[in-house]
Amino acid sequence: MLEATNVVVEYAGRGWRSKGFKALHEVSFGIRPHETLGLVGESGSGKTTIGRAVLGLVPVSSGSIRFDGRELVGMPRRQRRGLSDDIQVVFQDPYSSLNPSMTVEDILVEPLVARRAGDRTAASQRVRTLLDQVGLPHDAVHRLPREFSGGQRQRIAIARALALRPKLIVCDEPVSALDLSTQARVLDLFISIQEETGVAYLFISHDLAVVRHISHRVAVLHRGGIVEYGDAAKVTERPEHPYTQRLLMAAPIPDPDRQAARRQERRALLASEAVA
Ligand SMILES: Nc1ncnc2c1ncn2[C@@H]1O[C@H](COP(=O)(O)OP(=O)(O)OP(=O)(O)O)[C@@H](O)[C@H]1O
Repeated sequence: MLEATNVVVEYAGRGWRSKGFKALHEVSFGIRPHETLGLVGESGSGKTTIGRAVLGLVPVSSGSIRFDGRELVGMPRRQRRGLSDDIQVVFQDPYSSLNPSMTVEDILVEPLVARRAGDRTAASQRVRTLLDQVGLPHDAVHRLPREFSGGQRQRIAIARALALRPKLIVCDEPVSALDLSTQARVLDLFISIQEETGVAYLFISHDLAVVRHISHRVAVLHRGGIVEYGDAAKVTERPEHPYTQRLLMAAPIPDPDRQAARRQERRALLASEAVA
């Protein structure tokens, strides 16, 4: 569905880097429908830059990004805007990514109305379906973002991203600002939404344990280049590149049986709890 080939991104020089800076060096990867590609690497490795390149938020100097057969690099802005129904984003910080003066209903209705996806009644019905999907109660519609916890706010951001039934969501460190138990619930929510809707994720995280939990395939980014790429279990349990091995040492692998049992427990918890 998404095919990135030899993507190069160069930022213009600023401050101490007056010369300009190549943040991505010929990066190639693909994402299939219904799949999660995890993108892992330490701070500054270029993860967010990849997400921004896919979203059309940074100019790509060379290379190609094809989505559903269409070339995104160099696509005119107006055409690109039409694609935003298909590619959505969830950011790291649920505190700054939601408009504090809008109710949850307005936040969720906005993308529907902007795309004229039915009338206001149909939009309100869709809002309730979205709240069900992310495990929030219907009475959330009248409340403001500040009345919710970090995990709940991230659920609102996920519902907003789902509103137009995208094919791909770029998730940029979406659980990094949450405490550990909320992280686990929100990760499992991402998984169950994917099972239900078939949406694909480009899932960006500095945390190998998080990426391992959610991804089908993993790309490891180091200094703007992909050093290892493949099946998630293989990359995260038997990495070949010394950089991935170092990342792995910082995040030891839990026993796989215990991990599976914990996943089951989390699913049961998610099913029994409406709200994080
Ligand atoms: N607008 C910009 N102008 C110049 N350099 C930038 C810009 N944005 C990012 N960079 C540089 O590009 C490199 C990659 O940044 P990026 O944010 O993609 O990394 P990251 O892996 O997402 O890091 P983090 O996890 O800290 O967000 C970094 O060295 C960063 O300083």
